[in-house]
Amino acid sequence: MMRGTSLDSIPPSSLNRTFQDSRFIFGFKSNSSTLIINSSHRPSLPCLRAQQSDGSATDIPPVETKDRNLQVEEVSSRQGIRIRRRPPTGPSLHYVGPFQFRLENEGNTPRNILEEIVWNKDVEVDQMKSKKPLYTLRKAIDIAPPPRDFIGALMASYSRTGMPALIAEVKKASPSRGVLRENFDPVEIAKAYEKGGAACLSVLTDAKYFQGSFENLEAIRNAGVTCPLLCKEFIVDAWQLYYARAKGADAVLLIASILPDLDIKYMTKICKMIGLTALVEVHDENEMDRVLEIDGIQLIGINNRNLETFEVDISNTKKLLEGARGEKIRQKDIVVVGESGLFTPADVAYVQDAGVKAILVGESIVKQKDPTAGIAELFGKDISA
Ligand SMILES: O=C(O)c1ccccc1NCC(=O)[C@H](O)[C@H](O)COP(=O)(O)O
Repeated sequence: MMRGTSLDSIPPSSLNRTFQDSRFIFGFKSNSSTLIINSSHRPSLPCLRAQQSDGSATDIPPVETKDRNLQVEEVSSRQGIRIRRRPPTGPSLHYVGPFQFRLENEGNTPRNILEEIVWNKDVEVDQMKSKKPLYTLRKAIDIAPPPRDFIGALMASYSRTGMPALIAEVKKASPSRGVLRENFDPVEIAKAYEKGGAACLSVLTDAKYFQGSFENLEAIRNAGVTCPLLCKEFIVDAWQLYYARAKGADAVLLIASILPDLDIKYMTKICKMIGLTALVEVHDENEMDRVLEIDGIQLIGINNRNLETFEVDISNTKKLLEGARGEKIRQKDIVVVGESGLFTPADVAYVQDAGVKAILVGESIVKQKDPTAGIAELFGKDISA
């Protein structure tokens, strides 16, 4: 094993997935060496090569996929992460009858909707990666529209209105609520949000569960909307960060319940490198504590929705900002976003009192016939001027 690097210091997302694309080479720095995860020697198993600070390199014997998966699960469970990653053996991608499926996949099916989304995303991303390898994305990033200051836009709005800045969500449907808006024109909705005083926009890009798309993100960016754009995705692989930036995103969502600490750390660094803002989302105390231990995080979202059960409770924002946690957040000058389940001026005032400087809102405004008026209704006043 190489000096200064253990499997614990390899981002689990790399261990698990970056090998799938034979042209991928990722570098990850540990204290005394640079770990280059290089799958170009594949076909069968990845080769890990540790490059020492003196320039020499050592090969690490490949780890069997099954063992590697166990190691990833072990790291995750030590951090209290309940969402498991897709096992290499299943579930089957084509339809098999329910009985046969259960028979063959005992213990091998997703336990809740978030796990199901993540397992599907693993497959989807692997397929996308083979069509658009990282080196093509690096070139696309060079010619993509330049990133805009997401946190700057939030803070400017907060100072201007004295109310939480709005990240307005362009969302057609969701697993918990079904279709929210039949007549869905993403560009029209984005423009209506901007007119109503939104500071930033969140654009769902997942097709299977939210009926979103990267085409929507690109179309909004190309339509001249000036609000910075959050790519609302289920990021499971660093490749997606490059893809989001290439498609014009200014920010991405990193969900702590599906990403181990090292992935969050590693992805946050990549975001900085390519000009993306990372909105790191937490739902409970354990996730908040984990994220507060990671250096360099500037923006945290508290989701009031439990993504495993769909339960929504806005007092979750207050709970996670109380006491020592709130103090630490203020000391670190982290901007907090209250997410989900906000419908009325009283809801907005409640999370503002709890300490948020921004809110992320979908359902209550996207369902309105006129989303511009929906924003004024949500805040109890016109926040556009
Ligand atoms: O909303 C869902 O059903 C959902 C299910 C699984 C994963 C994520 C999900 N939603 C993401 C969000 O939390 C919301 O889109 C966002 O915070 C806005 O919430 P809302 O204002 O309640 O629409």
